[in-house]
Amino acid sequence: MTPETVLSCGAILAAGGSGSRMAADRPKQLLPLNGVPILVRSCEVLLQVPGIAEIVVVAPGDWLADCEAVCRNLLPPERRPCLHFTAGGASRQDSVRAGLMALSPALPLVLVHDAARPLADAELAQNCLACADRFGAAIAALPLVDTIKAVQDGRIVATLDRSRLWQAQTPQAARRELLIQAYALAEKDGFQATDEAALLEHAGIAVHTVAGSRRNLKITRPEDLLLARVLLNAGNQAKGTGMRIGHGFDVHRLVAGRKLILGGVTIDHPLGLLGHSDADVVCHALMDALLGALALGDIGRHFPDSDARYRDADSLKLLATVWQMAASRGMRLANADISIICQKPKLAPHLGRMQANLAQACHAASTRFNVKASTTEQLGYTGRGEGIAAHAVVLLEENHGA
Ligand SMILES: Nc1ccn([C@@H]2O[C@H](COP(=O)(O)OP(=O)(O)OP(=O)(O)O)[C@@H](O)[C@H]2O)c(=O)n1
Ligand SMILES: C[C@](O)(CO)[C@H](O)COP(=O)(O)O
Repeated sequence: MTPETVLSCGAILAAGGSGSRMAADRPKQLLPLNGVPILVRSCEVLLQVPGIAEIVVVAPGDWLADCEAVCRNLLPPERRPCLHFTAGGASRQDSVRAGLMALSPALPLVLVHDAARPLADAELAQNCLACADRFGAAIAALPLVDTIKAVQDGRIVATLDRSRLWQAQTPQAARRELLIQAYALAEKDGFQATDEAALLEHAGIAVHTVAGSRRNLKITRPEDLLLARVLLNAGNQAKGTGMRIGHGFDVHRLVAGRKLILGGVTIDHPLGLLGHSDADVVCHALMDALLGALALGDIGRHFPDSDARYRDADSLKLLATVWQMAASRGMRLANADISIICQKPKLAPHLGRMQANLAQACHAASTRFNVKASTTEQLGYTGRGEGIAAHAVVLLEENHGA
């Protein structure tokens, strides 16, 4: 079995802690890391692992709704069905047990990951799963780099043999039946441990190691958050320019009996655009360009016209929601250029207000927007006045100040 082989596994994201050492106003997994909650980042790692069919997020009981809301709002809709949420317990062991009980019994391999380790990557999880599939159980671990002392009452009592000492990380993976067996024995013996490997060891089950990563730190104290930010920014810079480009296009039919709304401006005209929402092609093209830049599909995916909530919806509000997806991913708008293709009415007097509306919805200066209009010299469907179309291009850049 190679790491590339697609397995059938379930994942437990341990997010049930209170983050007491972080001493923040909420559990640390809900704190933003470059604009995106730590929990969402950790979920994103698991969502990228081929073969993970189901993820149970174990959240603190009092924060269950908040954890569910941030994940549902910020993660891609097509992956949300495989996410489930359940309340955790007093210790990490209790929380992971709750996750194990909530996970589908049909999945033969289980991967456990700390929500507090958002910088893990899918490859590390895959390596753990492949190793667990082969040997029964495996964890990510790293050899220690410091000399390790046993200390009592402020005095060193021993220097430990570092060559045998490894630092355990998550992901940790095991065949489901082995994990169930280990949890049952721990419960019977009243055995408490801080990771799954220790429970498996207690049950006499061999646990293998795969190479962990220094980057995969557990965010525990406030300074870890700073370190994670530096690592994340360095990773992003190494990956590329930190810029994302997107294009959007939309067209709607002009009909009698509808308002004409473009860029959030209601324009006096005998015809208006037909659509499920307010049919504002300018906002729609801009939303599609933003979603394109974020690799999040298109507006049809996020605001389907089969959903009654979006009937006659104010597209400026939908635009604000889409912009939130960009902002929460640590992006800011470099600029947006929008062309409206419209024979009639004359749009020049309205372009400035459209620009201001779009800028407000995207929390950006209006100088970052350019809205222009063109006729098609009476050619084609726009030229015949059958509809109005809009194109938008946007450039997003990483907001390292976030
Ligand atoms: N009752 C608990 C305690 C911890 N965890 C999770 O286990 C991981 C590792 O735990 P730790 O870093 O210790 O998190 P906290 O328990 O939240 O932190 P602290 O010990 O500082 O309170 C975290 O993702 C945490 O949310 C959990 O699911 N349930
Ligand atoms: C599972 C773990 O992250 C491996 O290093 C660690 O044991 C969690 O320990 P904590 O006491 O819950 O921080």
